[in-house]
Amino acid sequence: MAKSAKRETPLNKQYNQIKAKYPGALLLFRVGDFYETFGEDAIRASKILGIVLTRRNNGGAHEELAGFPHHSLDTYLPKLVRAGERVAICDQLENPAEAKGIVKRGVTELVTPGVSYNDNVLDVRRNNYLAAVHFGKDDQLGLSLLDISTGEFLAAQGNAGYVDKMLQSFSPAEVLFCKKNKKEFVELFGDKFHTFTLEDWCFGDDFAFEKLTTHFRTTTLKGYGVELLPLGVVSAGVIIHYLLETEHKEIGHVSRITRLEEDKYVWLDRFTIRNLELVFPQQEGGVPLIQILDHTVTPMGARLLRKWVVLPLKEKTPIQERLDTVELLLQQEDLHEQLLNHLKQIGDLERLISKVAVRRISPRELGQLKKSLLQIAPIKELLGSRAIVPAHAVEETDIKSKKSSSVLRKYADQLNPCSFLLEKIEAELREDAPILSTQGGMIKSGVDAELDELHEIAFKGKDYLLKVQQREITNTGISSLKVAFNKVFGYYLEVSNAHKNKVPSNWIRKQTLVNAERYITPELKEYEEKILNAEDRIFAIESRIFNDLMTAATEYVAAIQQNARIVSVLDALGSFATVARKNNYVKPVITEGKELDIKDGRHAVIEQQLPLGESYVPNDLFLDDETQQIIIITGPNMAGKSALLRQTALIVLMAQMGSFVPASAATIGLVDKVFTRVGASDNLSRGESTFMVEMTETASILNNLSDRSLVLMDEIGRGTSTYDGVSIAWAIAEYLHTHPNFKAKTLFATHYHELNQLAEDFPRIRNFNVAVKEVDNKIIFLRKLKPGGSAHSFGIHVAQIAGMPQLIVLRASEIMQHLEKDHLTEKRDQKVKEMPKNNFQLSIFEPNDPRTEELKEKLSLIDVNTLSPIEALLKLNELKRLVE
Ligand SMILES: Nc1ncnc2c1ncn2[C@@H]1O[C@H](COP(=O)(O)OP(=O)(O)OP(=O)(O)O)[C@@H](O)[C@H]1O
Repeated sequence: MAKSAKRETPLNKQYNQIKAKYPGALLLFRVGDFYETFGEDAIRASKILGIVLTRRNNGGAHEELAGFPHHSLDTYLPKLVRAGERVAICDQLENPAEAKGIVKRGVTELVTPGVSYNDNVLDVRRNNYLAAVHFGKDDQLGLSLLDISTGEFLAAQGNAGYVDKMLQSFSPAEVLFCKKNKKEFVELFGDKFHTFTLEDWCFGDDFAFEKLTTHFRTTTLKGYGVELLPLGVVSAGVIIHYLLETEHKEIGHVSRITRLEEDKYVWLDRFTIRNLELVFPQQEGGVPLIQILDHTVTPMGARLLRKWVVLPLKEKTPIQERLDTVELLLQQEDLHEQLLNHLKQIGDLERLISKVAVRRISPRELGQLKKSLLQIAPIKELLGSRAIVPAHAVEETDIKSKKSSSVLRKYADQLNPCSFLLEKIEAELREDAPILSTQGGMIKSGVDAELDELHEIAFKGKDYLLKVQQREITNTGISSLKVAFNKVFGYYLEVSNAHKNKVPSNWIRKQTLVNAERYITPELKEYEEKILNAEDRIFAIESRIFNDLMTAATEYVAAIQQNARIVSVLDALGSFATVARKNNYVKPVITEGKELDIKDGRHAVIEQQLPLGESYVPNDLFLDDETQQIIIITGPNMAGKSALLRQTALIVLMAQMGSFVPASAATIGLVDKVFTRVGASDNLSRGESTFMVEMTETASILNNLSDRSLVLMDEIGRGTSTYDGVSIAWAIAEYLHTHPNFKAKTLFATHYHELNQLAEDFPRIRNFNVAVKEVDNKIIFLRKLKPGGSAHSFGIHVAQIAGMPQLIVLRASEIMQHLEKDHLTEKRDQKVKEMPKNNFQLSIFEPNDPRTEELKEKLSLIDVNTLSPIEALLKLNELKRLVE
């Protein structure tokens, strides 16, 4: 309400006070049955929600106003939050009927994009993270992530690259950081996030320690393994502070904080996450890997799988454990099927139990919790029974399944059927329990003697009223007489005007309508009181029993969270088994060695997208650190070089996620880092200063190598002129080969066939090409990787395919050959000057033809030194069109 209001009413005053407490938030102010918004808030709300904006006179000033009925909150709130609004919900804190003076109001929740329990805001298959970033000293940053809807709370610490990767992997819905770091944040992480800034004092060590220890009710954080992450701890403290500030005080389900261990997961630089399209497609309509791998049937499973995909493991044991279980499910199809049948009936256990912890679960949801929990015991039994390995298990396959069975036993052991809670809910909660806990109809009969008695009274009372109606119809002869109820008069007798004269004198007239009159009698009032009293008591008793049920469930928060974790793991592994069966994947052999040996590898995504009738051409690929560390792959555009690079990385990563892989066999020596660089023109659309970016990023790869790195270089250097490009690519390949400490396995796709020379000079560099066949001057793509380099000017081939006039193709070949003759000398300027005279007949113009001038001007503007072959071709084409 306008601050300029001259005569501030008590309601104005209350509104302004509350509004001032939540700067930047859109205030939904409960007035009667409506949530109202005023002024700027009203303008924004009406735009986002498409609701009517009205104006009213407020103490002499005009003010905008927009509102919606309170029961539509669940429909409108998500729309506001998704539009990036922070929404403060201000409720009436007392019953208006009992209020002395103005009704007490206060903000009961501040819903922000990153902090929400609302099912309409949340995506069931994705986590909704709130992140906090703390900028420390020495280029180190702290990061913490919380999904309040599931209770998952993580802390991490690292350099900007690491935090960027984590922000990309977890894609939080909202990011908090310190006001003073605004510029830095945007520079490092972009401006795509919904962000909120806090004051400097929230980012102190002591402040965080105090917030966290108070929340966890501990005196130290040692038990959580986060003591080595002081910056991560600061950001975690900021998150707890923010929750309290946004009125989220019931957060008991956030029961621990976990260290996101940098050294547990494969390091993927941000280009790799993007370029391999693990969870997001690069272009709209594209298919990310997750879409192929995700056949999960529970929300928890879907959320976990997403994490597994961006966080592949690098230790053998846990990977092997996942792979063995997938194998077991694949081999024992009936077990897999039975497991799936149970899993499918489990709802969002994780979010349901969080709602119990914050006491926001509805009666209907408690029923859903019960239904989900009912599946736990049978799953436990199923896994337990399969875990018993027959005594005659001596064959190798049996030994294998013995290993897996012990894994199943481990899962079975960790499941808690929560029988006591189940029995209690089963005994007390009605199957058709309603959504609201304020309406009654939640509790079964037989639970509480008084409740049953009251039900009886209420029921009988209503029955009695019907009898009164019948009796009075007979007594008065008014056939249309009826007993009805409204909030103002309670129960009454209604008589239409036609029968007014038949009304007995002892009835008391209460209301006159157009066609009828309404009366009450002492007898009606007596029953009314009985019924209403009974109903009030019923609601009170039902609420008490429901609350007790909720409290009983609270005791099981930890056990149910554990169940949810195991269920999500089983679901994710089951999903791997489903994909493996469906797409014919094979179990990879994971080794501590340095070999990467893939037989008939395929690209998991592209193979699913080929037009009907076409099949993906599989390829073998071998890399190690002794004989074949670097492969230079040449081949024309569209040959399939990028696909090969990506499929290799995908196979490695899928294996390390614990998934089977698209190949006929694969031995994967564990990889700990995957780097990708794609030549600048491939991501031109992002509008980055291409070549510079390309070079700084390449430099950062080279500075972060390890012995187990897998490096993908796709047309590196093509953002500059051919000569620079070749030289840079050459130098990079050489560096990777001769690095004193690390023999990073590298795939190098390039147009520059000059790089084939490297194989002659360096023992661990090998040339391969993606074969094409020329038939009748047309290129047929064979998609087969063959040993040896290729010596074509590929750009010119593509120009040919694209339908470029033959004359230009020939001329381009001529220029190319000339340039190639001596391309690595320092005399390149000289060479360009010595370019053989071209044979276009410029003299076709008349001396004064204006096109001669235009042609001259265009030619003089060309900087031959920086022209790539393709650009040269395009230029030539343009000039030729002018001539024609
Ligand atoms: N092994 C394969 N089997 C079938 N189709 C393939 C195969 N490899 C690639 N393709 C198809 O060919 C298309 C082009 O492949 P890709 O982008 O890898 O070529 P490229 O050599 O990297 O080309 P450029 O140099 O233009 O980037 C892919 O989109 C895919 O549809």
